[in-house]
Amino acid sequence: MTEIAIRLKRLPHGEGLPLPAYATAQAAGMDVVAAEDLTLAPGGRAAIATGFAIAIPAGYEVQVRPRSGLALKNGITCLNTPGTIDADYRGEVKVILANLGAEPFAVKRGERIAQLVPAPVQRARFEQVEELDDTARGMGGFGSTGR
Ligand SMILES: O=c1ccn([C@H]2C[C@H](O)[C@@H](COP(=O)(O)OP(=O)(O)OP(=O)(O)O)O2)c(=O)[nH]1
Ligand SMILES: [Mg+2]
Repeated sequence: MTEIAIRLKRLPHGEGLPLPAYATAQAAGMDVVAAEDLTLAPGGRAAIATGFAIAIPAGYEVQVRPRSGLALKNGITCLNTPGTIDADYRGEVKVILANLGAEPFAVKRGERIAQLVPAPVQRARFEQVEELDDTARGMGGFGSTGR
């Protein structure tokens, strides 16, 4: 298991909050807490402050993913999952939560709302051509192989 260092700048409204952290020895995601109180109405969405900004090393991204417990118990997910934090982004990291449940959901400052997963970035370039090579699948997709 490899580890990279990500520089983190605490913003004034994030003072006193814990850093994103792994909950268990082999956890893949670092739990991140909310820096504000906010209630999400059923069907509602909001960008929740985390109270920090980061500088991810070049060649990496950080994915923002939902927590399964909040999803299953409360219908709370990250609307844009997996959220993408670019290595050159210096603004506040935010978590875009959506409430797909039937009840209002109160986000509390300090509560773990999502998890951050750093990942290497594979970039590509498109090379426009006149013809593509043939394959057995061909144009089949969107359920072409059956249920
Ligand atoms: O869940 C997220 C997703 C994005 N961001 C920040 C970091 C990211 O680098 C930036 C842009 O995100 P993205 O590229 O997904 O959004 P966009 O709509 O394409 O915005 P932009 O035009 O700024 O790239 O917003 C977050 O803080 N949380
Ligand atoms: Mg973008």
